[in-house]
Amino acid sequence: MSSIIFINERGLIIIKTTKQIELTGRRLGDGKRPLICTPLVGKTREAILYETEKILAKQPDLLEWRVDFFEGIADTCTVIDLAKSIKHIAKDTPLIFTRRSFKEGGEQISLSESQVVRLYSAICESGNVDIIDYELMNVKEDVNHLRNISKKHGIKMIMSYHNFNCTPEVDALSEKLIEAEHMQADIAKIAVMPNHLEDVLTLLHVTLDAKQKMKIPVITMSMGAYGSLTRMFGGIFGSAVTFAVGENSSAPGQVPIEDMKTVLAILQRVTGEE
Ligand SMILES: O=C1C[C@@](O)(C(=O)O)C[C@@H](O)[C@@H]1O
Repeated sequence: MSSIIFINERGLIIIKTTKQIELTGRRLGDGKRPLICTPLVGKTREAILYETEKILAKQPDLLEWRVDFFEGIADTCTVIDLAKSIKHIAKDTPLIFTRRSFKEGGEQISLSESQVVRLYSAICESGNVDIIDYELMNVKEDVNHLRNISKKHGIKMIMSYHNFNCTPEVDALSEKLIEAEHMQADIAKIAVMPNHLEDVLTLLHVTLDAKQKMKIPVITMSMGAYGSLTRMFGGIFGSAVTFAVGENSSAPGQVPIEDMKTVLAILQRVTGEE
């Protein structure tokens, strides 16, 4: 699918985001604005279910369970059971399952990487999540294994890259997205830290380029204070999802979902996308 570019009645150039995220049998959103994803970062079952209830009242498009924050992560049955409870509360709001690795800005956990892969496999088999997110930098056999197992169970896969220190050059960032596509990701994601305003432009440039050249949807963002610009405006450049705070933040620069909705509504109005 390619982008459609046209000029609306007010003379504004509209570049439609045509690459929407698709779950099995369901396309998410209308492609006119990025989906809003809110993270769940509670440490206990009670905290996570409370967070889920509170956040759902604010109507996000997606939920991300950051399981690396969960103190019960080492017990696969407990994780599967909790995913089932979250899904029960979330109903039609799709659930992303993410163990963010410590190396890429996540919490320190007690599991070895092979145990993490087994946990992801079990959660795919359970069918209690809609999408998994696994880092591209992991051992290729593990990435491929999870790609195969997720596909087998009708679960979509995000392959991601995070850099909490800096923003690599345009080519290096583009390569990450292309690598994800080559490895058969359903969605490619990058999250990087800007050290200058120019880094924000780098991220947006890479995003627009990917929107025009790649076949799969991409999710991109800069983090921190400057990066929050990309969280609000990244959809115009081609990011399919923006992460916002429902109850608690999972990364620097995330803005509250209420503010995000206001900004996206204004953007839709001024770009003629209503
Ligand atoms: O990868 C991402 C993006 C993110 O790091 C952010 O910057 O919003 C937040 C994480 O929870 C998520 O897994």
